Amino acid sequence: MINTIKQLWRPGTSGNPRGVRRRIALCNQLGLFGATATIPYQLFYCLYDFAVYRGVFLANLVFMAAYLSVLPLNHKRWHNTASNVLLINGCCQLFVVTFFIGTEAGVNLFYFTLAAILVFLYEHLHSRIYIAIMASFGVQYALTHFLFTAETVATPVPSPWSEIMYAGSVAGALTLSGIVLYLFRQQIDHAEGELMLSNRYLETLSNTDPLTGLANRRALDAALEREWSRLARRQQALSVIMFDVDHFKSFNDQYGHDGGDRCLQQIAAAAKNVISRASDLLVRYGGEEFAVVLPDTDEAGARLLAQQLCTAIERLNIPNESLGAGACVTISVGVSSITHTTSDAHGYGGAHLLKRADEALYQAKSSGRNRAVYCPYAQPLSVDTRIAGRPVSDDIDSRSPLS
Ligand SMILES: Nc1nc2c(ncn2[C@@H]2O[C@H](COP(=O)(O)OP(=O)(O)OP(=O)(O)O)[C@@H](O)[C@H]2O)c(=O)[nH]1
Repeated sequence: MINTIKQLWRPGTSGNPRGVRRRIALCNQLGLFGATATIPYQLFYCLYDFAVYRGVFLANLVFMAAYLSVLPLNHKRWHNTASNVLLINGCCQLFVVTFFIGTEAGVNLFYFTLAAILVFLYEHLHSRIYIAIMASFGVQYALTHFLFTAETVATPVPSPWSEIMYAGSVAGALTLSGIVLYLFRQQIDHAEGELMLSNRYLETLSNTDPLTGLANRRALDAALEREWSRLARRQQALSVIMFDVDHFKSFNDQYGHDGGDRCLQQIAAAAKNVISRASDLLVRYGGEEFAVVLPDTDEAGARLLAQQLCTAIERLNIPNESLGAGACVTISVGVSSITHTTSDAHGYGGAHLLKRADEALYQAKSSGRNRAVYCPYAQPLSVDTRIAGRPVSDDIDSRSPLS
């Protein structure tokens, strides 16, 4: 039933952008409303005294036809013409009908409301033009009110019919404005919902690495900043891991760029299985380098995860024959942690923690690869001393391949 009714205001809507479609539908709805709202008046004229009200009845027939003409006009895609017909028709009906029956029946009030709504049909309407149109309707309203007094109107509607018509006009005007406001509210809610969804989608897109589906460096920066301020508040631990695929250049040379891409995807998926806490963030830092932010994770926990990452990637058994028969893809890992007890904990920030993990990664690479190295946050930054007193093999519990 509702769908059948909706078909009535469909003419001309198809093939247009959503906003335009809504305006055309509103134009059709107002055309149908204008014609339908005139019917009770026409019935009154016919049933009460057709001979007296013939003039207004015939004039109304013309107005009804004009209202309905917006449907074929919109169907022919003459949307501006349809809107103009509505506006001019409403204007003329205000004058002509008021001339016949006076202001007692409230029709002038009714068309004034209709005019305000009609103006919405004009796209990109300049506020000055809007004010001008509404002011001209205001003038018309005043003119009809004062021009057509009981003595000047052709055939005034007698009491109590004039009061009934007045009540009907007010009710019609209020209902019409209510419906239109409701429809606009619905459209705004709908548009807001869509905007929120597309904003969320764009945000996800801007924080995601397209190759692996992991978060990207932008998300890492935000997470580090967020977790750093949380660390200061909650006085817990924060760790960062960085890892990098070993000899990836030669892997790429051997298996091509596509093979390299597939390898990165496999590594990302395996790392995702290791980094399973919802609060942890695994990101592709760039190229063949990855990073992990581990909130509420101390040194021991981070070391364990680093070890698990090495094992998980090795267990993928992705061959890298460029390094010799039977060789597999491995990673080197750098880890750094901070707890609230660490001295000058708030001196540097999350970026510094990342830097420490990167230095540890550099150390893991330079000391033979396929291993994990821990670098404390509070150590001096000098390359020579940063892992002083911590032989690489002692840093992370290593199995035999991690010498
Ligand atoms: N297939 C593929 N290759 C990439 C991508 N990003 C970076 N690379 C390649 O990764 C390689 C990284 O090489 P290097 O920085 O020399 O590092 P490496 O060969 O892994 O050497 P180590 O890190 O010292 O073990 C380069 O050849 C890059 O072209 C990517 O998205 N896809």
